[in-house]
Amino acid sequence: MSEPIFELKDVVVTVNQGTPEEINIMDHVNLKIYAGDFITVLGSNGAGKSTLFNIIGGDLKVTSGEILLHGKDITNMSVEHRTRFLSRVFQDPKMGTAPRMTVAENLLLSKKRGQVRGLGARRLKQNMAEFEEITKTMPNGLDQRLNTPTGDLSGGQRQALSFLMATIKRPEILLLDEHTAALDPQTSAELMHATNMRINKDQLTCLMITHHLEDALSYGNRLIVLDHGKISYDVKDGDKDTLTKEKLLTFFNDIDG
Ligand SMILES: Nc1ncnc2c1ncn2[C@@H]1O[C@H](COP(=O)(O)OP(=O)(O)OP(=O)(O)O)[C@@H](O)[C@H]1O
Repeated sequence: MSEPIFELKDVVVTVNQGTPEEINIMDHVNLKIYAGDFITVLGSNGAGKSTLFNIIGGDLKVTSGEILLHGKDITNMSVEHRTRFLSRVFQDPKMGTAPRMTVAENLLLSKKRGQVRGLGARRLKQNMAEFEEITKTMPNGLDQRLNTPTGDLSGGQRQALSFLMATIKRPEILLLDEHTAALDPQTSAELMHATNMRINKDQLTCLMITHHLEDALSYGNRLIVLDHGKISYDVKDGDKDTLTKEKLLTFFNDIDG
């Protein structure tokens, strides 16, 4: 079997150390992520889903254990350095975009991330055809809003833009943190469909937190369930294909169906 591109090795995060409230909010977690994995992440409120993403993204320091990228220890790598290989889309439509800049300018900023030069009008024009093409793959008429400041977009358009910004430079790992949860059911379903198309087409490696059992079952090749800071289930490929909602519900008790 090929080597994982990213790995958590016996990772522990302890909070309130030395007090009666001391607890491991990540409790000896081992996780190997392989290129092309699309992992849906389920768990009750407080199970540790955001904690897992904060550890992968570097926002949360681990108390013990190791984090490896292509076998190399990156446990102490900063958030900023991790953005070179990792992108994250949040639930809140206000996060991640610069509100006074237009859709096209935000896309250019993401495309040129890390470069100081080349954000002028000429560069914008040069990239417009690509931006038209990729926004057409998104729902909610985002392709009609390329010159609109992002502060004037609907929540659905803004989430679609955040998704494009996160994927325009093809991250090695994409973290989707309930990115459709704040949207109405139809808009959410449309963005989820577009998300899946893009992940499959570009063969992205992705982890997606969701509270929707149907989405967790329909999308991806792998499903993990978190419980009290541990991975309680890790179901892959053929086993995931045959997993039913009824069976999944037996994995935990208090999640919304
Ligand atoms: N910095 C922190 N200090 C203390 N406790 C924390 C900290 N961060 C998270 N926790 C606790 O760790 C547990 C896991 O929280 P986390 O946010 O990862 O859960 P979650 O699965 O994302 O939940 P939700 O579905 O509600 O978003 C919770 O009990 C939370 O209160």
